[in-house]
Amino acid sequence: MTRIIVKDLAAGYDRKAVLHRLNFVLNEGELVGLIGDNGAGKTTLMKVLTGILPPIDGEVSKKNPGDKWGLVPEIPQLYYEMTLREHLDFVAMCHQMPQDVYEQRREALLEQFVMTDQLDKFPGTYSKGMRQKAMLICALLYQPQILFIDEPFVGLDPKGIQALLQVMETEKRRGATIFMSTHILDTAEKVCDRFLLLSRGKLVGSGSMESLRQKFGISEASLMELYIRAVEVEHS
Ligand SMILES: Nc1ncnc2c1ncn2[C@@H]1O[C@H](COP(=O)(O)OP(=O)(O)OP(=O)(O)O)[C@@H](O)[C@H]1O
Repeated sequence: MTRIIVKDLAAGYDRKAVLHRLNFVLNEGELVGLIGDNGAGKTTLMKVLTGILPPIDGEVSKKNPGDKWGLVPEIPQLYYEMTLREHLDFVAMCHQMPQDVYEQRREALLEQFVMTDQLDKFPGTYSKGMRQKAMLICALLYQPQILFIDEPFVGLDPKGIQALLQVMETEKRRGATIFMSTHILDTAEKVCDRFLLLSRGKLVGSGSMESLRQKFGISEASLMELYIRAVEVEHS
């Protein structure tokens, strides 16, 4: 089942487009990797899909407007006057989670991300990776149907990366749609079902590893090779 349909989308800043006529869909239960060079427009696209930035043209439609979504931004945004417990209490309250479900899920996520001992501390005392984990726990707590994650791997330690990959797999099996931007292509290649390849605000390729290999005529190519090829073809 399709969750999000993006049609002829243009978006940018001060009416100057940095994303140009994008067309794609995001389906239920799939993990889609957004790959693009610096400044390609990945964060901008995340902002448009989550309604933070209005499109200049085209549209983003959600098949089920009632779907809950979550965003983990590239730069963690936490309240420095609130402990992690207070953040999580607040998220659970906003999503009307039953207390027992909330506590059970909170404890499981804290354990998975090795953050149990940080629960009553303030994010100002956290390391960069801990802040990222706190954001992830906040977004994963209420099990959104659509999860947007902007560059999740940079800053996470190996156990954090493993925990995130495990949770993403579990959430996908539950039917969640995950849209993730990343520069860590060897990990993306292993875990994503499909990819959107973005260069200078344009989609230069999309599909599974297999379909991209077929499209660009390079069997056995890695995601990095496919991305480089897609950009060459587009800008040649
Ligand atoms: N607030 C803003 N105002 C004006 N231009 C912006 C703003 N934010 C981003 N841009 C521009 O939009 C373009 C896309 O930026 P964006 O942050 O979406 O890229 P990105 O693909 O996420 O890059 P990176 O991989 O470096 O994080 C860039 O040219 C950037 O300079």
